[in-house]
Formats: sequence, C-alpha cells, structure tokens
Amino acid sequence: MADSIEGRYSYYQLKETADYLKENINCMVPKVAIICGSGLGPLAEGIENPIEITYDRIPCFPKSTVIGHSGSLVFGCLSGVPVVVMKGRFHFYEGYPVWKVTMPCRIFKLLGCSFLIVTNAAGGVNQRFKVGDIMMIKDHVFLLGLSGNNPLRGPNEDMFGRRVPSMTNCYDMDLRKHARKVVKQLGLEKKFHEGVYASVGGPNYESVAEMRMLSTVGIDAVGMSTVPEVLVARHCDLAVFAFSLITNEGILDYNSTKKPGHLEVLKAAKAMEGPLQDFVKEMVKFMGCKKPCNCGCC
Ligand SMILES: O=P(O)(O)O[C@@H]1C[C@H](O)[C@@H](CO)O1
Ligand code: HPA
Repeated sequence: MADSIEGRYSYYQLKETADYLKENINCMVPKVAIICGSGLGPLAEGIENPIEITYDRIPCFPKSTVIGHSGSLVFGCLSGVPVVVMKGRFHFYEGYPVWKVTMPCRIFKLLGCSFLIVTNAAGGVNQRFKVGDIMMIKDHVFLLGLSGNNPLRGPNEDMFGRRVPSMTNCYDMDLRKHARKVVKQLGLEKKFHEGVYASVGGPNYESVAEMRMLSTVGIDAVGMSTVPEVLVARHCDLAVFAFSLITNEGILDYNSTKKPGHLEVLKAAKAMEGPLQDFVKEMVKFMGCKKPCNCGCC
C-alpha cells in the first residue's frame, strides 16, 4: 500500500531550507551533489575548504539513524568543482515516507546543482560479482514504486517537473560512457560491471527465494535505496550517475548458512574507500567541464 503524502513539503518550504543553506555557504553554487551509501561517507574526504552542516541544524531535514550514515551535508570543492556531499542518506525502512527520503534531491536542485551522483552498498545478485566490485547502474527495478509507493505520488509540483516523467536515459549515457574511460584509466576493469539495480524496502536482507526471483528477472544487484532519489532527481532534470559497491554475495542456495550483515557491508565499503574516491573525483571533474544542463537543446 502507498504511504501517506500528508505533510509533504511544498516548493516554498523547500525553498526556505535551500535559502538557509545558501546563507551558510557564502552563496556558493554547487554543481554536483553526491549521495553517500552505507559506509561510503569518506567519499567526502578530499573536499577543499569544506563547510559541514549537520542535519539537525537544517530546517525540515530528517535525521540519519543508520550506522555508517553520519548525518551532514559537506559543501566545498572536489577536483576543482563546487559540490555538496550528503554524508548519510534516509531510507524508507527507517520509517520515513518516500517523499521525505528524497527531499534532499529537490534541495540540491534549488541550490543550483545540475548533476547527482548516487552511491549505495548492495548485494550481488549476479553470481559473477564479487565483494568489492563496482556496478555502474544502467537501469533499475523499483519494487516499492511498482506497487504504488512512489516519491512523486500526490499533486505534482510543477515548479520541479512534469506530472509523468520519462525514465529513458535515466542513468545518463554520456556519463556512463565517460565512466568506462575512467575505469580503464584507474585500472579498475576487473572490478567493474554494468547492471540493473533493484530497490527493495528493507530492512531485512532478502530470502533465498527472493534472491532467486530477482536473479530470474535479470537483476544484478539489490539494495534498499537509490531509486527513490533517482526518480525525484530525474523529475527535476538533474543528470544522474549511480553505482553500487557490491558488499556481500546474494545467497541463492537453500543449503547455505552464510548470513549477510551490516558490519560486513561497512567493512567491504571501507576496503574500497581509496579507489572509490578516485573514481568519484574523476567523474566530478568531467561533470565540471560539461554544460550545466542535459536537455539537449543548449
Ligand atoms: O544506503 P545504502 O543503500 O548504501 O545502504 C545499504 C542498504 C541498507 O541500509 C544497508 C544494509 O546493510 O546498506
Ligand atoms: N540486500 C539488500 N540491501 C543491501 C544488501 C543486500 O544484500 N547489501 C547491502 N545492502
């Protein structure tokens, strides 16, 4: 069943939040927003002249409640490009409605961002994937959304985008093309894949039967986030680049006694900190050189 849209923030409420942030970042205009997945907060390291604002100081912002999601926005420059990094995302399973989980994406738009990089920790459904591999997302299946629980449900906010947005080129082709080059440049080819991410509600990991179902329909990785944020970002025309870090094997064998756990997820993220930082820095550098709009007509 779809969750309530009661209390959903209006364009004007979100604008007040964005204005508060602008006042606290010396009116810097970030071009790229980066959402850090579980244990991937260190992606914010290397930001020059950082200004960190914790969520409890930001009007209308929810709180981070998951270990490995520290709960602050960091503004500054990465690869010479103005960015905002979200250290700690919100998940549906924390009890937030999907519109609240995704509200930071609208704030990023109001702050002037043109690009969104979304990262996550995910289970490898594709049995070729190993822990520590990177899967660039080429498409998604949004299981909550298919049953009606969509962050864009409710009266459309015309100030942000169209009532019925298209999902074609959702994960920007040009950015994906560049990522393949970056992967070669960094020597990450053996760890790199492209695939389809399924977003589930969580908080439990999948049963063997669920994993098998996901595998049968062509899913490569499964996680508990990302797609809601991507939908809201595409609605307001942010160009999206997303990847999963494979932090645990998906278990498809009924006789297996292996159990995925959040500490294992955080450990896998820690082990890949350096290469992922380099990967993100290169992608940001490329975004910094691109025109601020992907509408194709400017
Ligand atoms: O925020 P992400 O999607 O990276 O977090 C994943 C999903 C759960 O929150 C957690 C499971 O260990 O990691
Ligand atoms: N399933 C769902 N979400 C996850 C997983 C998983 O195996 N690993 C990290 N996040």
